[in-house]
Amino acid sequence: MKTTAQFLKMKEQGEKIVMITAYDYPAAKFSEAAGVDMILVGDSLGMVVLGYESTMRVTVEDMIHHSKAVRRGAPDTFIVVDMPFGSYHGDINETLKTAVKMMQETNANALKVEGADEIVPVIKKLTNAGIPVVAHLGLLPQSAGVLGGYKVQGKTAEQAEKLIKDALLVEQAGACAVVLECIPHQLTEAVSQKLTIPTIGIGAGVKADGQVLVFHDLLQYGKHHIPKFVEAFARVGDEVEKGITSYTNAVKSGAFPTLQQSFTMKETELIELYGGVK
Ligand SMILES: Nc1nc(=O)c2c([nH]1)NC[C@@H]1CN(c3ccc(C(=O)N[C@@H](CCC(=O)O)C(=O)O)cc3)CN21
Ligand SMILES: CC(C)C(=O)C(=O)O
Ligand SMILES: [Mg+2]
Repeated sequence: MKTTAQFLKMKEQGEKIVMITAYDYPAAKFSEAAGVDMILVGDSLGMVVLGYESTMRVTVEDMIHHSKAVRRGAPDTFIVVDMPFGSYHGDINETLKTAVKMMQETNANALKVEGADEIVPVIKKLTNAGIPVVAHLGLLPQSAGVLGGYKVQGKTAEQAEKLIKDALLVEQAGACAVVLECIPHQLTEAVSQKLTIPTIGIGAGVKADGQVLVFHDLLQYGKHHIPKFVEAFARVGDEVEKGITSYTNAVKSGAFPTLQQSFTMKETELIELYGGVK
């Protein structure tokens, strides 16, 4: 398993960091086998796995439940778990308690929190308690209601300046990496140059030190809205649809199962059972 020190070194040497989200055992297993550097158990699971229209309804227990499955599937991969909406904005000691519980129950390697400003003390508190923290700037899905939707951030000089300041603040607070979501590629380049810790981009252009995409987006698995910054690296959803339709038709028509997929009793046993009369 890679460490935060190795991620720093990868940045120094210009080696890209690959991150993918995963929410269950098979996805984690596939991701580890493919050699990704980091897995994010994102609260996006609320949308792509649980069918909510936003990440707002995801709970700490949801995150723990899915993260445990991911850890079982990827025992040797660095796992980051999102702290969900509302779980790190109250009393700081309560936040630490929640964070400790998430780390202990999931055996994750780091937690991720969205924002700067009032989140900087959270990053400090968790880091001082020995919990590696990944920061998240730019488009903050947990604040979509306040931002007015899933919109690109940092497009004006003023916003860009604020984001650069925030990035330096979260680094100073002790963050081990920072996710940059939906910002102009030029801003990503500036932030990545200014920071020592790695930047992981999503919809942030090629200049980030690493990239992250949602599992269900890059594999086109599901019927959800796919953001513009996604490339389809496979079309798993089409295969799933074909497979389930074929299965349905085969059962209805009696084509499945055949003798090959059935278990057979020996003739001698049948004779004993029916006394020679069938
Ligand atoms: N499936 C999925 N993929 C994600 O990347 C993702 C989630 N869900 N849920 C949590 C957040 C929300 N994210 C999103 C969701 C939608 C857009 C989106 O539709 N953006 C517009 C651009 C809007 C603009 O031009 O300002 C787009 O068309 O891509 C962006 C990020 C990223 N995260
Ligand atoms: C979009 C990524 C960075 C995320 O936070 C998630 O998947 O929840
Ligand atoms: Mg998230």
